[in-house]
Amino acid sequence: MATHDGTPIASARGLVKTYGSGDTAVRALDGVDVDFGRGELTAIMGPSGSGKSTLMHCMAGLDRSDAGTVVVDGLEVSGMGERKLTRLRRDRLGFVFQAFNLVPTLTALENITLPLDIARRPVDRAHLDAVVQAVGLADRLGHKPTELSGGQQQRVACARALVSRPAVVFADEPTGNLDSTSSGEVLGFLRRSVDDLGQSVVMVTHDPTAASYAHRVLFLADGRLVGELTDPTPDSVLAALAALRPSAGTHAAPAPVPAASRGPR
Ligand SMILES: Nc1ncnc2c1ncn2[C@@H]1O[C@H](COP(=O)(O)OP(=O)(O)OP(=O)(O)O)[C@@H](O)[C@H]1O
Repeated sequence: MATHDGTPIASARGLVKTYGSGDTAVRALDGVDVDFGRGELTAIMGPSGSGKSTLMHCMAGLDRSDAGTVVVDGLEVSGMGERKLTRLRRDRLGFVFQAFNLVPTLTALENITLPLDIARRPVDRAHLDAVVQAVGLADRLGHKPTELSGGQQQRVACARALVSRPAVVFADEPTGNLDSTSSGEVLGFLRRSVDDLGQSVVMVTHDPTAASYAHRVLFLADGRLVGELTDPTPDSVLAALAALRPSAGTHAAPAPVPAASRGPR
């Protein structure tokens, strides 16, 4: 059901972001040009401090770049004022963070529909059912977050991000707090949301196995895009990351890695 019509769902051109000033200034993004595919799961990887979260936050209107343009779903995010940004995030974007950020007093179902309730938008029953089925929590919808495992809580958070049919879901280390079994469940769900529901997902991760669930992996180093892989495997991601280590030349692009068969699904 994914629509691969070739138009990116989100793009950045000439993105620059500097934190601080003078001697202590850090150039977190140093001229990034990037396209995120529509109906694709894209992973962003790179060493600690390479600018992954900054890139995601600038793309999602959570932070402002100093220069460059960001376009999401045909809208120029970089020129928006605060009110438009708030509306964009509420109406067009979904978010999943490392901490699940569920409301403890609400049930799983109430957490999932919360963004629609806040926006006073009607719940599309058929889509809600599809998301609940895909997330595999149909028998847990009446449970409160404390009655769910970490993996189940993150699947609720994923469903909450997807239920409003956002143009893009931005996921920042969505499996950072999970064991490998729960990680596999969450990643499998994110991937199915793309393959079966036509969602577009951008995910920051440190984990090569997590990245192998993506259609495409982008590599950042020192605030620059330095390489990419399509149809990654854990091994091909590890090899590309090894090529980014300082001993291999921090500024060099990773050696071309052949696209191999996909990672675990
Ligand atoms: N609010 C801030 N104030 C000052 N410096 C910041 C701020 N946010 C990020 N930085 C710096 O910008 C650079 C990029 O940070 P960013 O968090 O985007 O990297 P990252 O690749 O996501 O790192 P990690 O993998 O450790 O989460 C780092 O050097 C970081 O210290």
